[in-house]
Amino acid sequence: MLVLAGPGTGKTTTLVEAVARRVREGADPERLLVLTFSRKAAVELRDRMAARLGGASAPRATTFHSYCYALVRAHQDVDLFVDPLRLLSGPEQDVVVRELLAGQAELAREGRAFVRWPDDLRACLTTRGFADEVRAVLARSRELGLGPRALGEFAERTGRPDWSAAAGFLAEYLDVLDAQGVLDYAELVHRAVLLAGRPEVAAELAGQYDAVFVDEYQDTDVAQGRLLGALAGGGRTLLAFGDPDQSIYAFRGADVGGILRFREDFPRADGRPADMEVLTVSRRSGAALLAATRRITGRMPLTRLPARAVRAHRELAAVRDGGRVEAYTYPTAGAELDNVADILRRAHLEDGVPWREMAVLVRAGGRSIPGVRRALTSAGVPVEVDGDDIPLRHEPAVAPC
Ligand SMILES: Nc1ncnc2c1ncn2[C@@H]1O[C@H](COP(=O)(O)OP(=O)(O)OP(=O)(O)O)[C@@H](O)[C@H]1O
Repeated sequence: MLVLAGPGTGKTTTLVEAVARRVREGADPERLLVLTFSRKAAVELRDRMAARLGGASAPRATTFHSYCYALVRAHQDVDLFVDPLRLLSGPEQDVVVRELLAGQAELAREGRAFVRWPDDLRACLTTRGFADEVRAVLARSRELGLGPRALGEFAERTGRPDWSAAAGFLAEYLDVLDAQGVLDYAELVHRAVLLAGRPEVAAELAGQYDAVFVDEYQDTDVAQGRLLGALAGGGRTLLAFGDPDQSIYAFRGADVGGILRFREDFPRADGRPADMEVLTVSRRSGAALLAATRRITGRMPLTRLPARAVRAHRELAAVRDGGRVEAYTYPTAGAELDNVADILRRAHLEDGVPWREMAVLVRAGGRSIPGVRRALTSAGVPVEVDGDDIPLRHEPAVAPC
């Protein structure tokens, strides 16, 4: 079943209650699995299930990556790999990619390059922006299940010499990871999906859980969707919660098509499309705020879900009045930041709003947060930045003085 759940509609509560009901009706908590995306969300789910059910009867709530790690580790060849596999963090992967690209730039200068980047790209091989692009291509390829050869063939068919070079790069990159006994996140899920394709592992996965619950389904990528198919496809009990309007991770491979196709990808045991329910009451936002969001979502097309469900999902009922939305435009980014700081300070000093009840949301964390933090701090507004949102290089603890 797919549950469409807008912000503040009680998604987490519903998920926890659905789990609690199963446990109350006699399900073995060890045969229930709750999957989510971030570690923070997994911890919150674990806490809320433990509070509701008592620690001993709460099922496992884990991230996709953590689940994949356990699976890959459990099937690791013990003779070949004595040490546990190590996962590369994002910044570590960045270093590996940049070192390899720098090495390739040098080989190209010496005329010994075996990865042939197109001429117009060669000059930017050692830039940060290019390394970021290459990392994205590597990750998307693995999420789509493409190895170096398949990526190379695809590049040839589509006439993309840059992707063809990326295929060569992928081969070299994977060799280096193998030699070091490490995996990156995309590779980890890819390996888990490959494992799930083996008949004996597929049988093990299919028999492991009686019910699987997935939070934030709109954030799944193609590889994670495949893994779920192995774990809970074929009409077994799978309850997925999501909101296609909150799909914001396309840049890192999330595929909103996953939630739009869910009912066909995970049909009921009788072959009909999966059931769908909609949570229709927003417990958090006032009516005025919901009216504003409705005007925005009303312009967003969503073609593959039944129109009635989409309407119910986007026209949430409010449990209270109020909420206010104001939009401002400024001539420069600096003027914008000064005014944001001013609005927050006034709210605190003149209206007595506690700092902890204020939030500033930005579009691209890595680029915007350092400037926002500087501007607010120098205006006397205390700032706490969510650790997950700062690239390691901007952490005060590691940034050069
Ligand atoms: N059926 C309900 N009746 C009354 N209150 C509810 C109900 N479901 C949830 N709530 C309350 O609404 C608030 C938001 O619930 P919850 O945290 O489950 O929402 P959510 O949809 O998971 O939020 P998010 O948008 O952050 O994912 C909580 O205070 C919760 O207690």
